[in-house]
Amino acid sequence: MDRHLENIREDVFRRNQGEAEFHQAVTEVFESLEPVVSRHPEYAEAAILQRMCEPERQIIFRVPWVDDSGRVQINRGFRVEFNSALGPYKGGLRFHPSVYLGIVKFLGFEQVFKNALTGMPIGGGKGGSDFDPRGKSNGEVMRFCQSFMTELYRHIGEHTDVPAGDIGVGAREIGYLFGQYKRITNRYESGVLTGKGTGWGGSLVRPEATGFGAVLFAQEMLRTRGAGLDGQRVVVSGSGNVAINAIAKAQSLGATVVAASDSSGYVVDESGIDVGLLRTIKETERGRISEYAERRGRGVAYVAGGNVWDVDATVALPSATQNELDAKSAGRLVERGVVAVAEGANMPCTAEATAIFQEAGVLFGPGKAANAGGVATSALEMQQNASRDSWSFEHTERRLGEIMVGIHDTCARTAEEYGQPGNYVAGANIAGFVKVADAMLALGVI
Ligand SMILES: NC(=O)C1=CN([C@@H]2O[C@H](COP(=O)(O)OP(=O)(O)OC[C@H]3O[C@@H](n4cnc5c(N)ncnc54)[C@H](O)[C@@H]3O)[C@@H](O)[C@H]2O)C=CC1
Ligand SMILES: O=C(O)CCC(=O)C(=O)O
Repeated sequence: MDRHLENIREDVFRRNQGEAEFHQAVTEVFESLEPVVSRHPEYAEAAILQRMCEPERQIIFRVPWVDDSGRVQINRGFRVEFNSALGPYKGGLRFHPSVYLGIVKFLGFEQVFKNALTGMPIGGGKGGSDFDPRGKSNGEVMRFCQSFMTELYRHIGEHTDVPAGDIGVGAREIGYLFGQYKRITNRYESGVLTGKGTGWGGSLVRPEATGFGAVLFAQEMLRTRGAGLDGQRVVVSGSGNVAINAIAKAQSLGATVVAASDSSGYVVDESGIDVGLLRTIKETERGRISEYAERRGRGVAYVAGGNVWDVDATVALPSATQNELDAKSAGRLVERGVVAVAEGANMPCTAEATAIFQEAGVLFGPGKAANAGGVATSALEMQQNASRDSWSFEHTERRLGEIMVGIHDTCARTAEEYGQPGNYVAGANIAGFVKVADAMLALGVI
């Protein structure tokens, strides 16, 4: 990293102390940018990078709610509106006990570049709360969502900021959030949230889109080496929205997905994960992955507390959470012959793990490119809401496919143009950066 970039980075660290994940995300982007800033002095003159690292607005608020035993509970809510040069802030809400400002900012920062790569007119933002939905009743989740929206509603809108789901936020939570927004504002403003139920303004394919998209991205990377998903042995981490739909798509393309996990352990099913059973346990019953092994029966192992990356794979799809795949796991996967890694989650590989994959010549698709299918389909949902239309599954899935191929090609072409063929990390960071930077230049110092 050259001195100019290093100085800006140091300043970002100083101004945002204790936010390790945000520092990590900024460092990863800056490491790609040297060739761009030396080719384009106008970006430095307009302080584009400094402005990109400073969110346009950060909102932190109290979320009081009453639990089933009548006790008052307090959580903290966040919405970081990072960059609106390309369109309204867009990005999910995460409900998980680990959520704090540093996590929301890393996610919001990544989202800016990701959304730019989709080619859709959306800026970047992210939000959430340290609320833990695990073990909560339906009524508690509803009351929490209503309280969260009672503050958030004044900051969002279809032309301002459009939240969606992320960890711990799915169609149920989006329903409660939308209901409260509608009630408070007296407006049926469909485009204010995405990930809605398909019966009331949601888009077909949005639930599947992130997982499907990550697999399509992996397929495009494999295609550059004359291969495909067919016959690959795949390991997926997580067993939530992204993981389940990645498993379904990979198997429909001829791969065998042999393992999946949750935060308590992992299962190995050599004959291929039964997606229907996994969906029932995780989505309908909100159960644990250990139940999958119990119900699937003989030949399926459950490893409590284990590391899913101990399972051999030719294709790895980390789809759970940030920094879940470290250098040791990466080294092991390389040793055992992994050929492609596509990040379904946001920043699931540590910086060291990413470097190990890249040095070993493994095809590596970073999250901001590989998991962009979810937010891209959210933008398709906004299009349908704006035109009061609803598209067929086939049409929407075809659009998702075109967008993923487009993102792949943009990353590959940009990496080549900047002298790093095959480096999708550099390609994604540079292409996303240039798109946002040019819009910021055009809009003046704001
Ligand atoms: N839902 C979406 O459309 C998008 C999600 N993402 C990212 O994908 C990742 C997963 O999100 P979702 O599937 O939506 O969330 P989810 O809440 O549906 O599922 C999360 C899953 O990860 C598991 N998990 C959490 N921590 C874990 C750990 N330490 N080890 C193993 N498993 C763990 C949970 O048990 C759960 O199965 C996150 O990084 C999220 O930011 C990225 C783009 C879009
Ligand atoms: O669909 C969206 O707006 C949010 C998706 C998201 O949070 C992500 O891409 O990480």
